[in-house]
Amino acid sequence: MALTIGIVGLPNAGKSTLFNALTRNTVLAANYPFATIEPNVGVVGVPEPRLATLAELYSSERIVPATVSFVDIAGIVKGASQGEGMGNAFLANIREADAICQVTRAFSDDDVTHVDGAVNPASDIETITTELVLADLQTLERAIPRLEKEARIKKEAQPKLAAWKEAYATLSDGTGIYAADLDPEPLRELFLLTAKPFIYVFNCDADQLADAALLKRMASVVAPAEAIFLDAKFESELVEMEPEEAAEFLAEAGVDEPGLDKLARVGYDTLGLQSYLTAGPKESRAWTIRKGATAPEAAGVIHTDFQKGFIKAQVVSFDDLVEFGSESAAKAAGRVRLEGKDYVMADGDVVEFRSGSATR
Ligand SMILES: Nc1ncnc2c1ncn2[C@@H]1O[C@H](COP(=O)(O)OP(=O)(O)OP(=O)(O)O)[C@@H](O)[C@H]1O
Ligand SMILES: [Mg+2]
Repeated sequence: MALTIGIVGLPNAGKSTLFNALTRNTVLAANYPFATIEPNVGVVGVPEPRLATLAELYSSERIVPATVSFVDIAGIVKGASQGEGMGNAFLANIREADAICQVTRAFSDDDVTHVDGAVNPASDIETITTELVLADLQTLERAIPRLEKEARIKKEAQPKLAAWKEAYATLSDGTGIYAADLDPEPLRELFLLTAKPFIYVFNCDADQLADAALLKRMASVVAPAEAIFLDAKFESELVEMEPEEAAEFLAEAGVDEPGLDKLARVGYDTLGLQSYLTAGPKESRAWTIRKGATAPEAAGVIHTDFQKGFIKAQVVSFDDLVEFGSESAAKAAGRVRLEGKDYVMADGDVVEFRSGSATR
């Protein structure tokens, strides 16, 4: 499952700085608006501390984490739908993303221009949301006449047309599709931006991160969606350091978890995802599945043949494996189970699939 998250926000909000931190990359992040023109795409391993333990237990040659792709695009400004700034055509680069990460500037630094003259997270979020709503309205304005023509000849197209018109009315009121909880199915082919789940990142400075009351106020702006507070500049410096040095640096700053790990975790939660693990002498690996996925569906993430030929899944929980110290000890203690095709996967299951075509 290739998971993709598109990063949006005003120019100079810190999107590329966050992207660099996430992907350990070095795309241009600069203190002037529209530093980014062409999109940047980076693939990131999802932090999964259990993999190192598994690799030790199984003497695995390598560790393969689950991955998420991030797409960093140009900044959106007020009036983008009418061609202001870089316009909004570049939003096409994130139309197929699974989720949108909106980066909002909270940090104050006079050297970094704010396109609207003042730092105001709530108003910035409104600007971006409005521009995404307007972009979706433009998509529907182009699509509805075509479907109307089709629906005149083909009666089966009428329910879809009704759904598209309802989406248009909702967006016209200024509400996004996901926020309005509309049925996404008839809208899927339109790739509407506001139909995607949103994750909000507030790009703060160190003082703000220590101000609990401020963070609470900002979280309330986006609730019930999740808010993540991090200092993108600090995070981008952190990833350059050796692990011990980084841990020291984090402790000094009073931060218990790097913002990036939190972003991956919240991203997974928002999208209703979890991971399961496989382990052997070759590799210890994490795989991404939807919460509630059954064993055959989980097998299908490795290979569609494993899903088709699914027979059984040998499952042991990561915690049991650690408690007993090895798979054979866990087996002797009766903690290794054989599960059938109706088994619903639990987070952290360590699995070996038995299938008609092969075993993994
Ligand atoms: N938390 C922070 N504190 C202070 N400065 C920051 C912080 N995060 C980013 N910056 C600085 O803000 C400036 C803009 O950052 P960046 O280029 O990442 O923005 P952007 O959103 O990608 O902008 P654009 O849309 O123009 O590409 C950079 O100089 C960067 O170093
Ligand atoms: Mg940029």
